[in-house]
Amino acid sequence: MSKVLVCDPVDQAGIEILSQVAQVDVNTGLPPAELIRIIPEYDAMMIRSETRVTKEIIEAATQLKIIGRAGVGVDNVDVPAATRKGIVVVNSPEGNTIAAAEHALAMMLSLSRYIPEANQSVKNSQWNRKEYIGAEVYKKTLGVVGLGKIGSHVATVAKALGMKILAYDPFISAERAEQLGCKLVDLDWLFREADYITLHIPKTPETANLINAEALAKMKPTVRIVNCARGGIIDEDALAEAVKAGKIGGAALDVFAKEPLGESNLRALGKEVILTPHLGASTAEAQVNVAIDVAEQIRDVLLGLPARSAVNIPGLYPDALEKLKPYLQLAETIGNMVGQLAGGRIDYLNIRLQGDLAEIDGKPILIASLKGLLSQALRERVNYVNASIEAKERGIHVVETRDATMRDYSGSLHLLAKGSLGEHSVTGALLGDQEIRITSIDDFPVNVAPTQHMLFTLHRDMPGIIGKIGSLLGSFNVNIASMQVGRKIVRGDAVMVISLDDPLPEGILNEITKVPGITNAYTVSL
Ligand SMILES: NC(=O)c1ccc[n+]([C@@H]2O[C@H](COP(=O)([O-])OP(=O)(O)OC[C@H]3O[C@@H](n4cnc5c(N)ncnc54)[C@H](O)[C@@H]3O)[C@@H](O)[C@H]2O)c1
Ligand SMILES: O=C(O)CC[C@@H](O)C(=O)O
Repeated sequence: MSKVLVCDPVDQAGIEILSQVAQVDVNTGLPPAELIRIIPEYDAMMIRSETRVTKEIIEAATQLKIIGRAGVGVDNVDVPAATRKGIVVVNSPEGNTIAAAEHALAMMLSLSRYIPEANQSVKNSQWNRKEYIGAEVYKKTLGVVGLGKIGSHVATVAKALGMKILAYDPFISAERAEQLGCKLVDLDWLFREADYITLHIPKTPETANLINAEALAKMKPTVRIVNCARGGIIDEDALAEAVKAGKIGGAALDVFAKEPLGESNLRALGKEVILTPHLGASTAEAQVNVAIDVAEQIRDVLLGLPARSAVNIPGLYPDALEKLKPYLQLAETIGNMVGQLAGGRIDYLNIRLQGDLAEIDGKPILIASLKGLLSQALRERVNYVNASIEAKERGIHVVETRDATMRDYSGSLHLLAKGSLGEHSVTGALLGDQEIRITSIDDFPVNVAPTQHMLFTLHRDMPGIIGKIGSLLGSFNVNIASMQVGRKIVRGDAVMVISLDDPLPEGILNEITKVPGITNAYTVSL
């Protein structure tokens, strides 16, 4: 039975899903050395934001297949190290969107009305109404940095509060911003004009310290800044300095460069600053959502099914994935076949998406083809996560082409590989959207279902040749399940595809190539 290690507190709903397929060990707050010691036992890990899955932990893992992050940000996982090792990293991209957006909005309103400190003062037996004269957000300008899932929801709600919204997001179109009632502007404009700034971007090399002393100097002296995205996007010392010097109006932070927050100048500041301990996703609803979302993906991967929100393989929505699944199997199967026909050392692969397939996102099919191509060499070490990297490292030149006019089947896939056994191609299609059919080998038309053990011959189409091969196989006690010949012209070159009940015993291939008229013979095992 598979084993899953749950390293951070996650909702019971997730544990129950995992328990359907695995032994689940909940062991939170483990020090890194202990994680390194026990990780070889586990097939899957489930984390929130506390556990850091470092390169050292990933390197120590010998059977880990998946790391599930019950939340959005995967910056606490060394994703490149996981990818290199073929470990899928999944997250829950939408499970806590509303929770994080509402926390940002709550922070903005709390900042405006000094609610945390006013509350504390009443609890301390004071009644000081003059101290807490706030500001309205109505008709004020909110600058949203990052107009993704959370930023969009914040913008929509803030619009309903009567705010004017400016947005900065270099990856979003002006039309999308307009649909959300936002004006897309550059960052300097947003810094200059905003009364409130809310951050909803990932932490990347480009966004680290985005709000530094220089940026703060461009802002209104009354501006209030909210960060419920990631620590490290704001230079905390520069921010504390700016608040202290009255250069900005205040700030509300849920996330910090180092968590838990240690010694910090921010702690000494007054009612203008609100600090929460990374609570953006901490609602009952969000915790159930993310736990279920990630546990289901871990369960699926442990059962050999694809994950719907993997961050290191092409992300596909479940319905798209459902539609593509048979094509991924087709791609993997013919990738495997062409890899064996062209020989061990492949240096070129052309992937041609034909007919209806030419209209879709080809990336998953390309990856599945590479996985199949490399599967003889790498066996279970190659998967959807590392297939592209492995192909690149092996110097395989991969070319993707499309031909929408090729309509012999509604959609078909043609792979051509060049390797140590020469150049070979296989075309495959789906029958009734499910069953795989090989429709050509080296451009000779055939119509066969792939089977576990197959023999291919290239030969001269002439009387008696099929009989000779049949007798030869019979003399070695090899049973033929089915056989088909594909040819372009009568008595010209042809290909024979033979499905065998058993693997071809050693040495027979050599005997087959000695039969007059046979130019070459290959075996393929799937
Ligand atoms: N505080 C919490 O508990 C909590 C909870 C959930 C999410 N988050 C964090 O909130 C952030 C946003 O999450 P999301 O789900 O909206 O992500 P998202 O991917 O939907 O949106 C992020 C947006 O940022 C934009 N972006 C990327 N680089 C940018 C740059 N250099 N400048 C401006 N925009 C840039 C992207 O185009 C995208 O639209 C993430 O950092 C996530 O980890 C925090
Ligand atoms: O696990 C958490 O509570 C934080 C989650 C949040 O930071 C996220 O990126 O989804």
